[in-house]
Amino acid sequence: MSTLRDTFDDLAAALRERPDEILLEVGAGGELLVARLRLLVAALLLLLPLTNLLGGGTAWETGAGLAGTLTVLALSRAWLTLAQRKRRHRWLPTVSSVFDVSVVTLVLLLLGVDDPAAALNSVVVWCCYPLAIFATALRHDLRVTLVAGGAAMAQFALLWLGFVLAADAPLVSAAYGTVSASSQLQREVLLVAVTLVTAIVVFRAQRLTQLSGTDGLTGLPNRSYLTHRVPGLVAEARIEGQTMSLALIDLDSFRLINAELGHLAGDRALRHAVKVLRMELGREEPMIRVGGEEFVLVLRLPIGAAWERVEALRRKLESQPFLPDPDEAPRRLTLSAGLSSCPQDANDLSGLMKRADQRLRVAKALGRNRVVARDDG
Ligand SMILES: Nc1nc2c(ncn2[C@@H]2O[C@H](COP(=O)(O)OP(=O)(O)OP(=O)(O)O)[C@@H](O)[C@H]2O)c(=O)[nH]1
Repeated sequence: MSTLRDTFDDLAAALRERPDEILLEVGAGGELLVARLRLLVAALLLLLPLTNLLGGGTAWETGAGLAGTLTVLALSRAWLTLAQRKRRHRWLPTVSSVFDVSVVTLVLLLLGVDDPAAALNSVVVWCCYPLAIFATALRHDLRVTLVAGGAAMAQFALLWLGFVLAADAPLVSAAYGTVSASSQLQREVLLVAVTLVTAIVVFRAQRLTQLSGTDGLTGLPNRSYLTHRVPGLVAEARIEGQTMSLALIDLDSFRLINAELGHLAGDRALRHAVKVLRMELGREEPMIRVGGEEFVLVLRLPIGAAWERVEALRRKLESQPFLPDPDEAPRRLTLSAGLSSCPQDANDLSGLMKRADQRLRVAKALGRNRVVARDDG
């Protein structure tokens, strides 16, 4: 049974991990969702100066409230524009989360100008801190949650310190009561608790996302990555006028490996092949397991350079035989691959897959252990 200490150890390990492609993609979708929600909330905030005016507030108060909410609305629109350029800005989730927390602090600060007890004892505005921290869960990144939680704790503590030091008497107000050290500390403790709970929710969601998008045998992204992420990569390349290539790779005569060595050794052979290929690939070259012994490789290269890349992988695998058991003879593994490129062959994933599959069949028909990138073989 895992203990609390194991959970913290797992959290610490997750903090050191670089988020994988699937998590970055899910996080970018979450950022976009938060940006849309933020814009909606900012638009609703415009009602506040109006209700203030109808409730008998002064023109100055209404004007200041209107200026503040219009500024938040404009900034929220800017965040949305940035979030729509999915994953272009790696810093966006962290900075926008700190922005959300800082808006809460700013509103508390404005409340405190007239009545410092309102800034420190207001429940409604303070509750927006936990909301902002909880919204970081949609970014699927532990670091973002911890930074936002830390920012909320630090900013609220500074606010408290600032108002208490500036006052020459205990802070009391008719509407908000007395400011006491214990109630402020309780709020800090609650912020710690919300940050911790959110961090654990993020951690579990990260694990689930990784499991659902990862192939259990090889640890590679699975078909769901192909259907969810690769169309976006193809579209990005098209918009930016770049060429990208897709390789459909199939291990040769794998049925024989299973028949001769057994299914378990076949599994190990598969893992060996993936390990050899992965060692040669960079972070920007995702390899996806799309079927039993079939993989897709996405390369941001024109077809000629992609052919050279996959040809080098083919030679590497051929040169590193699989050792079924220490006392058994090494077994040579080979691959065949068909390549296609965007925009020359097709402009979408299904077109690229179709073309690459046709060329893969040609590679198999020509005797296997080869890479085909053109229709004339
Ligand atoms: N051990 C093991 N075998 C698998 C796995 N997935 C698929 N296979 C086997 O891979 C083999 C694929 O066979 P085929 O697609 O017919 O082709 P092949 O024998 O590889 O021959 P070519 O593709 O024509 O070179 C089948 O025997 C599958 O059972 C797996 O996860 N583990």
